Amino acid sequence: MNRLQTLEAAGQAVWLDFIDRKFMAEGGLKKLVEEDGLTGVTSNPSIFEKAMGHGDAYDAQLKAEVEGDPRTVEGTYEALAIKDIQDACDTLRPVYDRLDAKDGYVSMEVSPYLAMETETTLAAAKRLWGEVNRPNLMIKIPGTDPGVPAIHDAIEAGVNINVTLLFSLDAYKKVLEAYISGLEARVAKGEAIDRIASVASFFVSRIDGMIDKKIDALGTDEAKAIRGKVAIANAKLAYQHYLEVSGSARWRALAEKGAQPQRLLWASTGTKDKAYSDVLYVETLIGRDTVNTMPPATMDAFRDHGETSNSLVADIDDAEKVLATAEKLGLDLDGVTAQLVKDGVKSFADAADALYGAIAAKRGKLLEGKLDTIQADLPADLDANVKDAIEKARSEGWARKLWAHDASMWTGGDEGKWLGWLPAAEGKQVDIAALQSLTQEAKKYKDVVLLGMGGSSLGPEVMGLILGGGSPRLHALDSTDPGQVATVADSIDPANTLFIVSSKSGSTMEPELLRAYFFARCEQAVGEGKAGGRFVAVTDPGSKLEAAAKKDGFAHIFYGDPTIGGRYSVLSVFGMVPSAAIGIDVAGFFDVVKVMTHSVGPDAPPAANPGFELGAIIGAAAVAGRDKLTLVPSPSLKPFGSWLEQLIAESTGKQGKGIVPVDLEPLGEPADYGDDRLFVHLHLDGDEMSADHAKLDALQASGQPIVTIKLAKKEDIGQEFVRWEVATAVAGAIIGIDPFDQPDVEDAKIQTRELIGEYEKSGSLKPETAFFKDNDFAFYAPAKIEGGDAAAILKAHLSTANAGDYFGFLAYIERNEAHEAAIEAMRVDVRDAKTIATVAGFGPRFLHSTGQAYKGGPKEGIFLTITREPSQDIAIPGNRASFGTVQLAQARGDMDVLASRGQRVLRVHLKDEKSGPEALARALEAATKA
Ligand SMILES: O=P(O)(O)OC[C@H]1O[C@](O)(CO)[C@@H](O)[C@@H]1O
Repeated sequence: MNRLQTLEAAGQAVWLDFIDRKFMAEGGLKKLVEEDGLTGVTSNPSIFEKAMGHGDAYDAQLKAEVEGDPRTVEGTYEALAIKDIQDACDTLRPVYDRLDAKDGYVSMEVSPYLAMETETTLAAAKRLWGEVNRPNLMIKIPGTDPGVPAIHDAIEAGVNINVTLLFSLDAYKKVLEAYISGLEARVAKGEAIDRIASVASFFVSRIDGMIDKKIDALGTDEAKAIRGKVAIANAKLAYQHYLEVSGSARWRALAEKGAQPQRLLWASTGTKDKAYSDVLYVETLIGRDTVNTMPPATMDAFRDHGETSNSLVADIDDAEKVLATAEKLGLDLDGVTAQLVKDGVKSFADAADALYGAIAAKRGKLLEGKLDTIQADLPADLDANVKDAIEKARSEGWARKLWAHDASMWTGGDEGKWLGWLPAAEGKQVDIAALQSLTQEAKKYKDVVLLGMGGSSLGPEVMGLILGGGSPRLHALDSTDPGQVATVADSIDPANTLFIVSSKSGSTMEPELLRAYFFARCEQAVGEGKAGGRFVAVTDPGSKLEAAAKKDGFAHIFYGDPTIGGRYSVLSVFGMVPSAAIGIDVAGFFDVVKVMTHSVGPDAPPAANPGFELGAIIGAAAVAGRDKLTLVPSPSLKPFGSWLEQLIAESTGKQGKGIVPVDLEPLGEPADYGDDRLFVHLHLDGDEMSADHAKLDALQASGQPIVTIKLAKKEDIGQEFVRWEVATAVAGAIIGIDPFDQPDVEDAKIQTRELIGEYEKSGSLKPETAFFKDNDFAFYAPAKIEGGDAAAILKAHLSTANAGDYFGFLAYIERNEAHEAAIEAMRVDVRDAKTIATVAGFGPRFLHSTGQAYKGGPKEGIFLTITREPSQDIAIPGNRASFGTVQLAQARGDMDVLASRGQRVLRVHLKDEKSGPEALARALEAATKA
């Protein structure tokens, strides 16, 4: 009989507080069972972190897991842990059988993140019990206040329970009561109790760890006399309570029915203070019906030189005196044990973060090719800020908060009510079968015209431009520009077109006007009363659009989720209905998207969570003044920026803070940039862009921060929707704003409505006076800008630019290639002359997108609003105002609000629609070169 076996003879079971796949594969556990009489195993998140986070023992199973249908990070962890626990259970099974279920148990802990939640803890306990499916399993539940009812219910449900994280006598008493009442509840239902086992794990050494520090601080002889004794005294008194309850009539009634005692288990029995014997917390706590779970080193030490005696019931008076002295000295054992519960919960959560982080990182590598990658090359100061942001997010559990709809990571307002986009990213908002049938139905059309603004048009446009291309063709129309409306109207045959009217609120002005126009055209083409069958509405329930669609007999109405804001709606019906209509395989699309959704889950700690990694970078960069998020997409991914701009700008640009997205600005040389930029390069494998890569290398060498996101195939773009939505929500938390409201766009809408309202009454817009006119232009501004010609006025406007400012072209003209090219050239002129970022938007499209940040974001904007005399205008059925008038009113309303927000504004009105843009480009070139 070796020394460890003498413990068994004294009535104490020896368990191992350790698990490791390699150790088990090499027969280590079996050897302990056979040679030392080991009768149980305990695990916890720290133990699994040590096992799985290092080495390669788990890699083969991890690979197999990832190659199948990749699960969440937690799902992957559980698959690995369950295999170990099952193997350990099987190794201990002969013990369990021999002792007739009195011992031979292996413990597995529920997620430590649930330690303060009753219902989820109970559900997790039952789920793991079913999944491990071994009678000699014990589920570990913390003995916290919320854990106690879960323990009762789990026992009642017939689940073996190891109560963990017990420090105080009071908590132990509650736990023992929960066990007994759980058994009684079973008896009351006529259920067996003889094979239900439980242990109550009292953590020993951690108490001394904290109390001894206080003793050392006091430094008196009286204090020193109880050094290293408080934890043991506390445990001894807990055992006294156990003995008392075991002798009670209540317990005897259960024992007669075969109930097993809930044994006290001494945990945390490795000696931390080198001044003490390495078997202190074993030798002093030996008694009948107890368990000591030991780390391997303590077990080795006891096997070597441990002494067994009946120590647990010895010197109880002394134990009481020790605790009395502790109280007299004000060591506050209650406070210490309460703190230890908190620390224990936190340290297991920290261990789980490390464990899940290690798994997420390995999983991410194994998913290469299936999961878009991200790499950040950041200057040291920004890198340090990003690391701080990630650590803050980790220690405050933001990933879990996000998925639990806990607004405390933002402003603590109503953010939690706006997170419907998370389940939508798993495909839960859409009805795939309905979308598939729409795909079939839409095959008979040549064109699909989508009428919507912002979130209701930008996502589908990206889908169409990157993943579409077949038949029918998608035309996303998000403008009141008469030229642009005419271009779409002229390129389709209304009889052969499916119209999708898309508006979450159902009351946005532009889609309402466009619906009136195209419905009338369609009726003209197919006959009165027949147009409705060619129209589909996408809207939130109860909207004005829903009512109109019903009245006009639309073919379908697809309903959105009101807990999803427009810019987060691409993976809901707003993105997916138009996608399905143009033949995109939505089910296949979500299979790809879900790989990312499962990688950004509550269980993926920020450092290994692709959404949080990016969010921390863009948020920390913005706070540090690098608030111009400059996109560098590879050619096939160029359309993505329009969607991303809205998401970032509308979400973060408010209260004078936020991120200004810079899209479609050609890449320049290091000297063209200030230190307000963060470059994000989106790269699709196979796209040729060596010239841009050389420029990016030069930028990186010059100290600019570069983030590179890589996609293996264009279908993977769906993953970027998810990554950026999470990243934006996280950046919002770092910046300190609510990323789900858009307070400033409303004001421009009000101004516009007022102007149009007046027009509807009077037939003209409110008069305005240009402060300067020539043959090509008329200039308007809140205050006259001095200058003898257009170039001089533009130069004066530009001269207000300081480092960190940005210049915006707000073009209320048709969005076409020629105009895009002209504006691009003007942007480069301004950027290179002033070393500031430039942005551009076509109106009114950008009003429902970046417009929020221009108004509400950083006061760094210098704007040039461009309007023109339309060469052709289009009347809107039922309205006095034409599209051209509406657009002009929008430009004026927008400019007024920008000015009222303290941004610098100037409007140039082009007299000739055709020659105007070029004339403006010339004047601007002169202004920048002069
Ligand atoms: O889908 P709706 O309600 O028509 O809104 C369109 C867009 O307008 C905005 O409300 C901004 O004006 C965006 O947030 C939104 O995506």
